Amino acid sequence: MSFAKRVREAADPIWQASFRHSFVQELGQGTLEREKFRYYVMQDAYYLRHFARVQAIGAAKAPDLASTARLAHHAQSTCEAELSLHETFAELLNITEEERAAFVPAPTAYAYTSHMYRAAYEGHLGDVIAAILPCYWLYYEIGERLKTCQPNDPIYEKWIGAYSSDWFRSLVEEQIARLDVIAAAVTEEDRRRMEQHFLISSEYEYEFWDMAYRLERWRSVRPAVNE
Ligand SMILES: Cc1ncc(CN)c(N)n1
Repeated sequence: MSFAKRVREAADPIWQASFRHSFVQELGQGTLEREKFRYYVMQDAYYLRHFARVQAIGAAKAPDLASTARLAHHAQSTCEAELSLHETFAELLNITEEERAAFVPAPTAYAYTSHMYRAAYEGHLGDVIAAILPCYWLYYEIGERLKTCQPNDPIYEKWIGAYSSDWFRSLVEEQIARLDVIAAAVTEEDRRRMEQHFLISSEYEYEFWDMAYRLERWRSVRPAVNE
C-alpha cells in the first residue's frame, strides 16, 4: 500500500468525524447559521494566508527546481483562487472594515497554523507536504460528498463547487503523488514523523469545524495578534 493511502487509512476515524460534523452537514443542507459561516470565513482567511506561506517554505525547501516551481504555483493558487473566493464571500456576507480590524485568530486557527510552521521549519519537503496534505485532501473528499447536495444557498453552493472542482482535484492528486515519491526515498524515522504531521493536521481539520460551530474565543486574554 502506498504511504499516502496508509496515512489516509490511519486518519480515517478523524476524517469520518469531520464528514459527520454539524458544520459540514448543515452547510450541505443549507441550514448552517450565517453567523457560523461568517466566523469560519474570517478564521479561514487567516488560515489560508499562513497556509500559502507554508507552501512557499515548501518551495524553498524543495530539492529540485521543478518542485520549487510547483510549490510556488500552489502558494499563488491559494492567494489567487482560494483567498479571492473568500474575498467574494466577505463581500456577499457584508464583512466590514471594522470587523476585519477587530479580527483575532481563534485558539484553534492559531494552533493549527503554528503546527504547520513547526513541521515546515523543522523538516524537509516531505514534512511540509505531510502537514499540508490533509488540508487539500479532506476538503476534496468533503466537496465530493456534498456536491450532490442542494443547499439552495448561493454562498454554500459556491463553497461546495470550489472544493469539488476538477481544478482542486488536480492539485490534490499532485500533492498525493509528491508525498508518495518523497516517502519512498526517505528513512523509516522520516516516514514516522511525516505520518504524525498528517495525523495532527487531520485532528486540527476536525477542530477547525468545531471551532467555527462553537464560535470559539480565547477564555480570558484577547491577543493583539491579527495577522
Ligand atoms: C482549515 C482549512 N483546511 C483546508 C482548506 C482547503 N484549502 C481550507 N480552506 N481551510
